[in-house]
This record gives sequence, structure tokens and C-alpha cells, in this order.
Amino acid sequence: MEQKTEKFTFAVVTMSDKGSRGEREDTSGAYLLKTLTSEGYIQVSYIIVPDNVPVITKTLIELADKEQVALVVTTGGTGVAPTDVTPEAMQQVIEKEIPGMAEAMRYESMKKTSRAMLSRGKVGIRGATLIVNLPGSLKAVKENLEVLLPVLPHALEKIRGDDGDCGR
Ligand SMILES: Nc1ncnc2c1ncn2[C@@H]1O[C@H](COP(=O)(O)OP(=O)(O)OP(=O)(O)O)[C@@H](O)[C@H]1O
Ligand SMILES: Nc1nc2c(c(=O)[nH]1)N[C@H]1C(S)=C(S)[C@@H](COP(=O)(O)O)O[C@H]1N2
Repeated sequence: MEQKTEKFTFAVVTMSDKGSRGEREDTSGAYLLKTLTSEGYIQVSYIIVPDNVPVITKTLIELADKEQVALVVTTGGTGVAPTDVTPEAMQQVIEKEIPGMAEAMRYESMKKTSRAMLSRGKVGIRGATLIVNLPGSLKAVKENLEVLLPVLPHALEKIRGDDGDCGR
């Protein structure tokens, strides 16, 4: 079993027009905050932004470059609706993409719903920050987190430059 960690900071960014206008309770963001905290990660920021590329880009760059947060998990805006632009913003932010992490989440999600193929979420690194896009619905967040959580400590250690043991 992977050990719990108390060593990494995290931020949650919810991409939602309705959420940013206060028209829908952000249950997905709240679930992420609760779960990551209970896993031992340290919350430093929680932001709700509209589905707007410049706003999302600025927010993610600030969290990585200024706040130097270890982990940023986003929810929403990954799909195919005209307003869904999270991946387009990510394209401008990340320096290294980790396609395997996004594909693993989609692969496992496909076992729950074929609609998982509609998510275009990315995972990537900017500086020493890992940024992970999850879909918007609470169900999707729960299902994707199950795939993500076990690999996170090792990924974050590697990104930080630790000599992690890959052997287990
Ligand atoms: N932050 C959230 N918390 C809880 N549920 C959400 C959240 N964001 C989206 N959802 C749910 O996931 C579904 C798909 O998300 P999507 O972003 O396409 O919805 P939307 O209503 O067009 O979003 P928005 O206008 O807020 O950007 C929504 O119908 C909603 O039920
Ligand atoms: N595991 C999982 N992944 C999922 C879903 C889900 O219910 N479970 N919903 C899908 C749906 S219906 C959509 S439209 C896309 C994109 O969601 P988003 O636009 O809210 O980011 O995520 C998909 N990924």
C-alpha cells in the first residue's frame, strides 16, 4: 500500500462558469479539498475560475511560478462543449506533458462510462508543479481520483528531484 504523505502542498482550481457566478455549489472542488487533505497533502489555495483561457492560464502560472505549489488539481472544462477550454489553457502552461497519467485515468474511467472518452484532460509539469486536469462532475472526480492517488507520492517525489526508488 502507498504511504500517506505530509510533505506536499496542493491547490484546487475549479473551472466552471456557473460556479464562478455562484450559481452552483462546487461539490467537486469540495470533495477534492477534503480527500487530498485526508491523504496528508497540505492545502494552500482553492480558486473557482470561469471557463476562460487567459484567466485559467494566469491562475495556473501563478500557482506554479509564484506560490510554487507541488500539486494543482483542476476540475471541469475538459469536455467538448464550446465553453470547455481547460486543455487549451494547459497547452500554454505546461512544459512537460505526462500523457500516460491522463490516459490511465481515461482508460479506467471507460470501464465506468463510455462518455469518459469525451474528456480531453491533460496532466503536465510546470517548474516543480504537477498539474492534473479532472472532469467536472463529482462522480468523475471520485472515479479519477481513485486512479490518481496511488501514483501521486512517487510522481511528486520524482518531480521534486528526489532519488525515488522505482522498484516496488
Ligand atoms: N464544480 C462542480 N461541482 C459539481 N458538479 C459539477 C461541477 N462542474 C460541473 N459539474 C457537473 O458536471 C456536469 C458537466 O460539467 P460541465 O462543465 O459541462 O457543466 P456546465 O453546467 O456546462 O458547467 P459550467 O457552466 O459551470 O462551466 C454538469 O452538468 C454538472 O452537473
Ligand atoms: N470517470 C469518469 N470520467 C468521466 C465521466 C464520469 O462520469 N466518470 N464523465 C464524462 C463526461 S459525461 C464528460 S462530458 C467529460 C468531460 O467533463 P467536463 O467537461 O466536465 O470536464 O468527462 C467524462 N469523464
